[in-house]
Amino acid sequence: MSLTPNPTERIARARADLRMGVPVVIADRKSALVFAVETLNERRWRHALRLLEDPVMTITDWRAHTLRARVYDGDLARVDIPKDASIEWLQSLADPAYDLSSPMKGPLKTKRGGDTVLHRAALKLVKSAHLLPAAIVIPIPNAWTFSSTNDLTVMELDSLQSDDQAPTMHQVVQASLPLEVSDAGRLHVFRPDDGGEEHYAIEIGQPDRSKPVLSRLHSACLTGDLLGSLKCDCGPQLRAGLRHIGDEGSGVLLYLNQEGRGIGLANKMRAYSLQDQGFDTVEANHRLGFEDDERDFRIGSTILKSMGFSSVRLMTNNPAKVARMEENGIKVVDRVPLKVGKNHHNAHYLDIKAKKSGHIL
Ligand SMILES: Nc1nc2c(ncn2[C@@H]2O[C@H](COP(=O)(O)OP(=O)(O)OP(=O)(O)O)[C@@H](O)[C@H]2O)c(=O)[nH]1
Ligand SMILES: [Zn+2]
Repeated sequence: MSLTPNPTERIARARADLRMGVPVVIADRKSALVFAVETLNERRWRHALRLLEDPVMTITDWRAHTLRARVYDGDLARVDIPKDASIEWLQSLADPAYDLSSPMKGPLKTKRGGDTVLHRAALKLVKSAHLLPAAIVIPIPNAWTFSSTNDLTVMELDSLQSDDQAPTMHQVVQASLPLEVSDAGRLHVFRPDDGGEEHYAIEIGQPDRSKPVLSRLHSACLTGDLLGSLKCDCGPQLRAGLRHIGDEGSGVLLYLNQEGRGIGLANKMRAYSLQDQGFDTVEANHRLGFEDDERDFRIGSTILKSMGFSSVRLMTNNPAKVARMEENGIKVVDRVPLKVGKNHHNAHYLDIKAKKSGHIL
């Protein structure tokens, strides 16, 4: 038995490092030092430039299109970093907040040919840390020596590529929680084994495990759920979901910590700032370099299965939630529409979700 972190734990550690501005190492036949652009700091960056050669900045194809940079690598582009590049310049490539104040960033030279596997892994890692999807990737000769000399977290490329299953989770605790909609509430806390965010199941009454359970799969929205934001319909949907379950006497509301459709609150606020400039909810995500939806709905089915359920009546207007549930072993016998909370601030947002993301109005 060893005390050494396993590959999943190394990835969790790498996410925390990147969020603090500490670079990490990805090891393979060729290896790379990886910085998240959003958290670059002067001291480390100058040091890295002295030590190393040929750094590139990797961005997603979405961000590259916005910056009018040529994309030769499918879903990503590798931008050459000029020798005199400042951190401000690098961050202005990553962050659309600077698109209006410093529009002249280019022309950007992007690499073509060669291996992009480390770059793809670096982007995935930075995204999973809820940072802007932009990474500096610098080739290094010997990953294990380099990381131990500099005391950096190192992980094998394979472990980053093979984490495509839904995270496994365990229940930490459950306790009764009387709610306005029902006295018979219970809150269950689930903790993923990969160091990710905890998720919650609010069970009401005593749902029969052998029958389809009335269920709502809800993604966290601090602004809507808690603050009563009128920009979305989340708050009213949360409350209506709970009310329906309370009225029926039993069911489960899953509250998944996937703020901002999985990009985190800071990035959602960046998206809101772009929406203030006239971009819609999907365009804003793309300008930031994200897909329009980065959530993993398999988490919901994993929790339901672990609670002993195998089929649901799912309250949602989003067909993707139904599809992902079914793919991951939960039968959706009925989709129950949840149309509440429309107002003049969110009418356009709901319209775009229907037009571009396939939501059912
Ligand atoms: N990136 C981004 N996320 C948003 C925006 N508005 C709301 N959200 C997030 O969108 C998610 C909405 O979650 P849900 O209401 O569960 O899901 P849904 O896809 O709308 O589907 P149903 O409500 O089930 O019909 C939450 O994570 C919100 O934080 C936005 O403009 N940009
Ligand atoms: Zn919302």
